[in-house]
Amino acid sequence: MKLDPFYLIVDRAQWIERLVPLGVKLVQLRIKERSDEDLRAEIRRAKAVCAAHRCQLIVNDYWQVAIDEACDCVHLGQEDLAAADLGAIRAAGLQLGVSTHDEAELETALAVEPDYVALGPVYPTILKKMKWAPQGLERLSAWRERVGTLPLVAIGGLNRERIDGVFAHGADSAAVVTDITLNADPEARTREWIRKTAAWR
Ligand SMILES: Cc1ncc(COP(=O)(O)OP(=O)(O)O)c(N)n1
Ligand SMILES: Cc1nc(C(=O)O)sc1CCOP(=O)(O)O
Ligand SMILES: [Mg+2]
Repeated sequence: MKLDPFYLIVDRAQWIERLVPLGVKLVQLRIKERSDEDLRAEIRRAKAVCAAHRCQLIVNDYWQVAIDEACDCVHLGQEDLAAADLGAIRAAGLQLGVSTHDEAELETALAVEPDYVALGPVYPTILKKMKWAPQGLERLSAWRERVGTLPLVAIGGLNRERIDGVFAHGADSAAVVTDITLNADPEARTREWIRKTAAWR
């Protein structure tokens, strides 16, 4: 799986409609606590925009809905993975990304032969409470060694000043939420991310 170096993560299709037309090529729809009906409607909207702009859409958590809605890729954390039907995911032809936060989780992730592995939080994040201390860049280099040629995503506390560092330490893609969604000018910051990640595209 080839991942764009700029991996945008958002919590609603409206963000995708707003930012993907600017040139984003990889986006995750990370929706929490919405009804099944809303979730499906959001995925359909996101799919339409992504198809129109040749952007890869990754659905977080909801693998069954992703299958039903004929999506291409899901992202699962370790708890999601434990509850998921991997056979069904593979039979539907979905690609699979898996979160990791420590060695044991990396072993679990590698055992399911994912299409990419994410390591986080590389830096402190304000998006969600994490039970892991920030991993740091050296840990990212260690993960690079461990995953071989498998695409590696860095996530957690990334901002424009931290982009070069994660690529220098082995990441293939840098995932970001709040540096864009909480920015006073999300469009301008998105363009900046596209520009700053161009060297790894
Ligand atoms: C690219 C990427 N990496 C990690 C995560 C986190 O997944 P998870 O641990 O399942 O936590 P939630 O995002 O579901 O709260 C992710 N979503 N994307
Ligand atoms: C959703 C998520 N998962 C993480 C992990 O480490 O698995 S860190 C994270 C939050 C990323 O948001 P921001 O770019 O605003 O820090
Ligand atoms: Mg999850």
